[in-house]
Amino acid sequence: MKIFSAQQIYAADKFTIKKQEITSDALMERAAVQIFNWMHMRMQGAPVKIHLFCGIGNNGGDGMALARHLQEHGYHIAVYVVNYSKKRSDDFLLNLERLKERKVWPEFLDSGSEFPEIGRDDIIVDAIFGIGLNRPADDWVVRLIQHLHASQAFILSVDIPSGLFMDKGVQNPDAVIKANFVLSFQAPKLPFFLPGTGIYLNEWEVLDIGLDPEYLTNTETDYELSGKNEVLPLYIPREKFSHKGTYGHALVVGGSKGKIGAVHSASKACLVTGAGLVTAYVPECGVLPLQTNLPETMVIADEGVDVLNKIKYDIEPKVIAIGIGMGQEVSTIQAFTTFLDENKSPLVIDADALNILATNKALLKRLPKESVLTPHPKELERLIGKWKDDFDKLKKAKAFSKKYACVLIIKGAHSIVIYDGKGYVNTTGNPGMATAGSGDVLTGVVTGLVAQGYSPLKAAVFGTYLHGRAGDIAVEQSGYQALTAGDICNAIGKAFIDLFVIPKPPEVQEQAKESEQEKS
Ligand SMILES: NC(=O)C1=CN([C@@H]2O[C@H](COP(=O)(O)OP(=O)(O)OC[C@H]3O[C@@H](n4cnc5c(N)ncnc54)[C@H](OP(=O)(O)O)[C@@H]3O)[C@@H](O)[C@H]2O)[C@H](O)CC1
Ligand SMILES: [K+]
Repeated sequence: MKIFSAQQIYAADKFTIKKQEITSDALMERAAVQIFNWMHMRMQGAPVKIHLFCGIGNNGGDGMALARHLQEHGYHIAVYVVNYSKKRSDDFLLNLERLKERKVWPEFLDSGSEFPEIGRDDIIVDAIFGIGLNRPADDWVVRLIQHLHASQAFILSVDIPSGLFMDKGVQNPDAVIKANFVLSFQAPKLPFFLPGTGIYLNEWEVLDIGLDPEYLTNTETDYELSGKNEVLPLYIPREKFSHKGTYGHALVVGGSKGKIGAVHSASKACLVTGAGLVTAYVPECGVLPLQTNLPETMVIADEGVDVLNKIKYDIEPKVIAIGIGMGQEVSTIQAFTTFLDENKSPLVIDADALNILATNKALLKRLPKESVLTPHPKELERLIGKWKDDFDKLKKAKAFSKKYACVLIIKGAHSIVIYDGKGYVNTTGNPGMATAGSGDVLTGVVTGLVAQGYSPLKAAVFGTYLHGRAGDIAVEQSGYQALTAGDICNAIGKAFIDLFVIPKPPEVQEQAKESEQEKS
C-alpha cells in the first residue's frame, strides 16, 4: 500500500475533482459519510455524548459534516469550533452553514474561552488539524489538547491526530492529540509508523473516499507499506525437480567466546527460511556447540580459539552473513578488513561488523553493491550520525544507502527497508520481539532468502515481513514477555504457510473462536 505525502494527497484531490467532475465539498461529504458509517456501525445509536472539536480548515470541515450526519441520526452531539485562525476554508464555512440550517449552533472556542466539560465515558472527535498543520499550535490550543486528554474520554481522530506534522517530528509533546483511534483517508500517513510520532495513536484504519485510482496507481511514492499483499508476489515457489544446490549455500560468519548463540540463531533461521546449505564460520570454541545443537549446518573453524582471526575458507558461498556475535578484537577487525578486500559474495551485515564499519568508514567503500545492512537504532546512529527527528533520520539513511549503494534495514517496531531513495515500511511484528537474538534471526532469514535467489532488496523486504509474522504467530503461544528468538525461528515455517491463508471474514473468525472456546 502506498504512503502518500501531503502534497500528493492535495494533488490527488485536485485530480479527482477534475476527472470525476465533482466539487471539493462532495469529496468532503464522502469523507464525512465514511466516518459516520464507521461510527454508526459500531455505536448503533447509543446515547453516548459525542464532542466534536473542529478546526477552521478542511479537517474541521470534515468534523462539521460528520456532526450533521450524527445529528440527523439522533446522536447526542456537542460541536465546537477551535477558532485558531481567521482564514476559514470554503468547505468548512459551507458545512458550518449546513449545520446551522439544522439548528445546531457550534460553540466557538478561542484563547479566552472556558473549555467544555467532558465526561470520561464521552467520545471526542478530533478534527482540529489535519495534514495541513504547518507551524506550532498556539498556546491556548495546546491547553485545549491537554484538557481533552485530562477528560480520559475516547478520542477518535479524523485523518491524523491533530498536532502531528506530515513531514517533521514532534517539538512539543503536549501539542499533539493522543488518539485512541485514527480514521485516515485513502491511505495511512507516514508519521503513524515512526517511533517519535507513532506513539500518538493506538490504532488506525483507512477509509476509502474514492480518490481517483488513475492518480493513485500512477503516482510513485517515497514510502510504501509491506503487508501480505505486497510480499506475496515476491515469493519464489520451490520446484519439484530441485535439489539442495538449487537453493544456495549460505555462510554465516561470526561468534566469539560466550556469543556463539548468535551464530546458532542466524544459521538456524537461514536453514528454516529455505537455504539449501548452511555453513557456520566460527572461532574454534564454537565448533562443538554448533555441531551438537545444530547438526544440519556444517561448521568451519577459524584459527582463533575465542575470536575470529583470519576468516579463510575454501567454499564459494552464494551469500555471506557476517558480524553476529563477532566482537571487535583487533585481530577480528583485521580479519574483517582483509575479508572485505577479498570477498566477492553478496553480504548481509549485522552487529559488530556494522560497528567496525562505523568506526572505519573507509571500509564501506569496499562493500559489494546491494549489501544488506541491518542496524538497530544505535548502530544506525554510528553509521549515519545523529538525527533531529525520524524524518531527518530517514533522509540521512536514504543518503547513506545511495552513497554506498546498500540496502538498509532500519530495525524497530516498524522496520523500514531503505533502498534507491525509497522506504518500505514493515507491518508485522510485536513488542515481544524486542528480545535477545531476535536480530540474529532476521539476519538469518534475509541471508536464507538471498541464498535462494531473491534480490537483496526483495530479501530485505520479504525477510523483514516473515520475521515479524513469525514473531506474531509465536507470541500467541508465548505471550510478549516470554517470547524468545528461538520461538521466532521455530515459527518461520508457519509464517510461510500463513502467506497462503486467505483471511476469513470477521464474523467467521468470531464463530470459530466461540466453537474453540466451547470445546475447551
Ligand atoms: N483527500 C483527502 O484526504 C481529503 C482530506 N480532507 C481533509 O482535509 C484536511 C486537510 O485540510 P487543510 O485545510 O489543508 O488543512 P487543515 O485542516 O489541517 O488546517 C487548516 C489550516 O490551518 C492553517 N494552519 C496550519 N497550522 C496552523 C497552526 N499551527 N495554527 C493555526 N493555523 C494553522 C493552515 O493554513 P495557513 O494558510 O494559515 O497556513 C491550514 O491550511 C485533511 O487532513 C482531511 O481531514 C478533505 O476534507 C477531503 C479530501
Ligand atoms: K485531526
